[in-house]
Amino acid sequence: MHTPFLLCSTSNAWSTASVSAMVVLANPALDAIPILSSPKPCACFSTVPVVDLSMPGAAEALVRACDDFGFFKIAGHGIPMELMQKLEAEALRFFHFPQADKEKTRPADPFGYGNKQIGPNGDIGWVEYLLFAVTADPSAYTYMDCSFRSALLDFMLSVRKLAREVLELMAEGLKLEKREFFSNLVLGDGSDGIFRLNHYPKFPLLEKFNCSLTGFGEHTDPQLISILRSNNSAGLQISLRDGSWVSVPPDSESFFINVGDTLQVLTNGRFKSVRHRVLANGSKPRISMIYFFGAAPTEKIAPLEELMGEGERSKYREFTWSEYKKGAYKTRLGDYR
Ligand SMILES: C=C1C[C@]23C[C@@]1(O)CC[C@H]2[C@@]12CC[C@H](O)[C@@](C)(C(=O)O1)[C@H]2[C@@H]3C(=O)O
Ligand SMILES: O=C(O)CCC(=O)C(=O)O
Ligand SMILES: [Fe+2]
Repeated sequence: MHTPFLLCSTSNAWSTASVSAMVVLANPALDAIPILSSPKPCACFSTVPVVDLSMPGAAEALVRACDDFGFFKIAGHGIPMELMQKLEAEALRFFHFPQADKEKTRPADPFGYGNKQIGPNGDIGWVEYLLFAVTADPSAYTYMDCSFRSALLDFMLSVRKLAREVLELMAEGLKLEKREFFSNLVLGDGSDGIFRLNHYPKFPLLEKFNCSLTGFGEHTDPQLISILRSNNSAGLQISLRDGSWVSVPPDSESFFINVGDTLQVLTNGRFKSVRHRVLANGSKPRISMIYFFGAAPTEKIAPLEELMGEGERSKYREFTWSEYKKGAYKTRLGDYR
């Protein structure tokens, strides 16, 4: 199933056709967007597991959350709120530039500014974004002004430290011989980090029609883990093991961790990468910042023997991160890999 763009609740008096007309009139370029009716009302995931890094037992709690949901929230991370707010303010300043100016920066290919088009295969969402390759080469960020760049780099540095802590606790919880195994894999030289700023703008008309838009269609993240921080605007949903969707209450002071496909493979399917999506209700803009931690392109990814029980067979064949990423980027949101 491909990315639905406009989702309307059952109680909506508008027919799909008239809603479609509304969207098409608003923007003829969106003509070909598939429209799905009636997303089921979504329960609130009020029991999202919280791992407090400053508490004893964090390693075990973290592994339990990965087993149960492939998703959890981090508290007690020590990253100052000002750092997050600074980047949020800089990002909003950028996203409020005139459209023509934003488009002049650098079109997403995949890195740069993108608007509504996600990835290379025709997916569309109610989102604009900036996508960055994490690199020590400062020329990668030259289209941003100095204060934006410095807010971005400070934030990324803190999130890298957080990732190290989380990944080492995870290795400890899994009783890996080498506590640094995961952190070395995605924080070492040549590792493939991606950073993303997503802005889901307001769309006040939506409330009137009891509709929501697909901001970012359902998918799993291909990397090892992703670390996400958003403002206090709702929208993120995850899929539970029974296939039901739940809304994650936003929490601008915490970070959320997604288990990605690579970690699923390394644990031979014990941890499952979490399917997630963003539905925008249009009443309040959502802004999110996500760091995706990928291995170096030539790194071989296969189930870790020390995590396999006696007689347990490998569920995945070995591939390099570069091979997997290439394959993943041929898929569309909503596809199963
Ligand atoms: C539709 C797509 C967008 C994506 C590349 C892909 O073909 C499938 C994976 C998508 C994803 C999801 C997580 C990250 O946001 C992302 C940058 C990534 O590494 O994989 C995106 C890709 C993208 O936006 O280019
Ligand atoms: O913006 C969000 O909250 C999540 C976006 C996401 O899943 C992604 O960019 O991969
Ligand atoms: Fe994602």
